Amino acid sequence: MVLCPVIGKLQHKRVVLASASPRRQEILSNAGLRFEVVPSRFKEKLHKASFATPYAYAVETAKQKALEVAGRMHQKDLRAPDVVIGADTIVAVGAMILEKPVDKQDAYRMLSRLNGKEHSVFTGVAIVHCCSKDISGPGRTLRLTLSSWAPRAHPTDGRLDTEVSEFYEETTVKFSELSEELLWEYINSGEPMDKAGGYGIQALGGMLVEYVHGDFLNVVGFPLNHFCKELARLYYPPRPEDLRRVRHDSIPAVDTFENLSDSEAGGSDPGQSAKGGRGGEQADGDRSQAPRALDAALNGADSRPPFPTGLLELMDGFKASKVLFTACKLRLFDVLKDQGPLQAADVARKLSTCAGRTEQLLGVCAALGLLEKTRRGYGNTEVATLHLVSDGEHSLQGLAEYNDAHVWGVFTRLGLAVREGADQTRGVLGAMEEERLSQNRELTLQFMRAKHSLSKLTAHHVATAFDLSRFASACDLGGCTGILARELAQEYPRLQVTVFDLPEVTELSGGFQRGGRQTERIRFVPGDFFKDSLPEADLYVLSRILQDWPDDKLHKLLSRISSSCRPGGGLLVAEAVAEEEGASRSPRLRTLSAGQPRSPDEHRRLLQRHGFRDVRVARAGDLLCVVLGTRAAP
Ligand SMILES: C[S@@+](CC[C@H](N)C(=O)[O-])C[C@H]1O[C@@H](n2cnc3c(N)ncnc32)[C@H](O)[C@@H]1O
Repeated sequence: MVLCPVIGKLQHKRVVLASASPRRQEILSNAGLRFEVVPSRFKEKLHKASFATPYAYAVETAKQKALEVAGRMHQKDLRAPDVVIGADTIVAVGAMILEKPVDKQDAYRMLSRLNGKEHSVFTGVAIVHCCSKDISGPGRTLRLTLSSWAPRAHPTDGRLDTEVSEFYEETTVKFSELSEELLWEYINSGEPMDKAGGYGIQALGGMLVEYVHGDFLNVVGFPLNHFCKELARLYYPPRPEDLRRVRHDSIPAVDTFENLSDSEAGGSDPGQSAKGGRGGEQADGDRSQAPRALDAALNGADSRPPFPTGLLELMDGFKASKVLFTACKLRLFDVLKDQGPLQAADVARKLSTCAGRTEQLLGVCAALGLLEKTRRGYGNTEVATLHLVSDGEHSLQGLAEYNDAHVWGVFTRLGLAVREGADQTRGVLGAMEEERLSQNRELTLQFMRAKHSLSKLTAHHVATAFDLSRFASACDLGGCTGILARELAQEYPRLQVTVFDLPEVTELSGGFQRGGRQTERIRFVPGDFFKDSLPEADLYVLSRILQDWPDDKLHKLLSRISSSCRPGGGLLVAEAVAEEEGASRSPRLRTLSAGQPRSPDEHRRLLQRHGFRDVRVARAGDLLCVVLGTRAAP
């Protein structure tokens, strides 16, 4: 890490963020920190009046949050993480502390207090270094996973040593003079509800703010700059000669950590430590020594292999998918959209599920960033509202349902497919599709919902990958619910589009139509592209079709298209490809279930072999590659 080597110091450690706040998660992951999220269960119930200052309250809350997580993880696995980070953000007007509003009236009271004035935003941060005295030895790396839901017997003599470093950051914010109407409009947007002080500066709330003095990210929820300085102070204790130059009550200058490298750190004496930044004291009050747990980490950790966080996450990846699928299937996100936030017991009642398991499911969903937990209970995060609520414009519910019901099963046969070769696997999905579609209406609808969800994400990219305005008519073969047809009609105002698909699909396509002017230029024609004559068109489109069929079927289809296409007409193919350098995980995994993926070059050759020339290739968003060829004269 060139910008900030101190973040790199945590790279080989198991770091846990004891906060469900997606904003904190984003700030830290953008800074390159790798960490797990284990939201704290510490109830924010400290007696505010017993603290001399608002920031002392924020620091103590942050510390209790982090210690609760460290203790719980240690108890569960007898191996605490190496570092737990806790944070608490509050807004203060003078000595009065404003936390998260409990309802709209409360939000109104808070925002009125802030109106036209300056206030302070404090974030208290605690960095807890843990040192498990683990009877089973340092190699034991049990993790908090779904499998640990079941009660397990643990040895009880493991001890947890913690060393806490804590600090706070203050930022001054001034609100403009705001009208009642504007305040209520903002409150009714729903944004204030889970935010300290009742506003979020990073979104709509930014419009209320006249100026900010100090660290902006501190107002968002985490003072990254001070955090890095604190890490620098802990991990790079200055050499004795530097100590003479550092004023004891000052925060290390930014370049103190920016310019440090590992070799510089190696030359320093871990037994020496600078005094803390503002509030930056260790719990034991001994400012001249690096924390004992930290000292052990500095001296011992580098000789141990890096903690394989990414690998362990991969091993648990299927559980995360199942959690998502289960929550979708239970319609959890729909219930929270309509009635949330809700406490776990209320969710269980509404879903008619087991209370204990539901609470665990909610907790994992929060850790996965699908839910947010506030004092009022669980609510959907932005991504869940956008993509996991079933009736949303951008809903991926259908895809989750289909992956759970079908793709899951296909992947259980991956070993067989790999052993027996591509020819055995290519075509599995195409054949399964035919079988499924002929089975029953509900399965067909489920299949269509999945294709519809995914196509909504990609249709625009496919329609605009090339300029198709020279074509007057198009036929989308296997066009399913007509999402791509709609996008083509929208993009090219004179284009007439035919969606050609199996009768069981076209029969149900009406339920997916949204109306609008372009619909007049779209028609659905039932038929089988292997048997029936293809509708006439200037341009044929195959989107996500070829990958599902074995070579003999694929050539049959391409040759039928080639015979129907007049010279000068076109063929547009959109497929996931996996072989490009740097292709991300998602398309690679998707093509895996479809048999052996073809590269863009293979697609080019396929089209050329079937009489198309001037074949061009383009990317369409993150997921697909699009190939366009022009039919040559026979
Ligand atoms: C993987 S989906 C692709 C859907 C859509 N083109 C997309 O990009 O999302 C395959 C489509 O081909 C259709 N299909 C499968 N066999 C077919 C056949 N023999 N004739 C016509 N359509 C067929 C399926 O009904 C389904 O809509």
